[in-house]
Amino acid sequence: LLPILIAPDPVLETVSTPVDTVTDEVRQQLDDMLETMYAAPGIGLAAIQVGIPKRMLVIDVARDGEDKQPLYIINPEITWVSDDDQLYEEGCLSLPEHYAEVERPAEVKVSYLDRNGEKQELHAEGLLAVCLQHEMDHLEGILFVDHISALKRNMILRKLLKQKRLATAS
Ligand SMILES: O=C(O)C[C@@H](Cc1ccccc1)[C@H](O)SCc1ccccc1
Ligand SMILES: [Zn+2]
Repeated sequence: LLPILIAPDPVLETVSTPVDTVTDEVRQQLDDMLETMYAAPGIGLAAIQVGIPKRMLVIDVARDGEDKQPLYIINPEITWVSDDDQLYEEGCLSLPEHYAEVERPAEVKVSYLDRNGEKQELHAEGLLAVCLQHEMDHLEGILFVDHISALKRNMILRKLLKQKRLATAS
């Protein structure tokens, strides 16, 4: 399992670098990310959240008990967004126990490389669309709290910083 960085952390603000070649090392990193995500538990994880500044992420929105269908997404690019938006109360493994309503396009089309380095196109809606956009924000160093009021964002980051200081002090 890989340690998940907790905000506030300047590393989480990194703009991640594209993956040149999908090597066995990249595939191993994706597998480690997926295992870490399931254990959290979460339904998505971006590489920067475990300190790897590469434009790649894993997602599995299957609920417990359903058969897992992991997505390995490398160098994703949004190619279309719907006109209508949807509101969703988002969380983040890097901001544990904090949630806020975020408005995003209801549907997106994304082109990306899969774990074999093959070009893929995905049309996402519902929770998958929310998660995909949330993870792709991470690749730009953007957290879901960057979409809410500065007041609420600062309150959340101040609380997390206090908890981090307590954790290291104890
Ligand atoms: O930290 C992350 O990026 C993973 C998030 C992804 C996510 C956030 C908001 C909405 C959808 C996905 C974690 O999975 S947060 C835990 C979670 C689990 C189920 C549904 C929503 C959030
Ligand atoms: Zn997140």
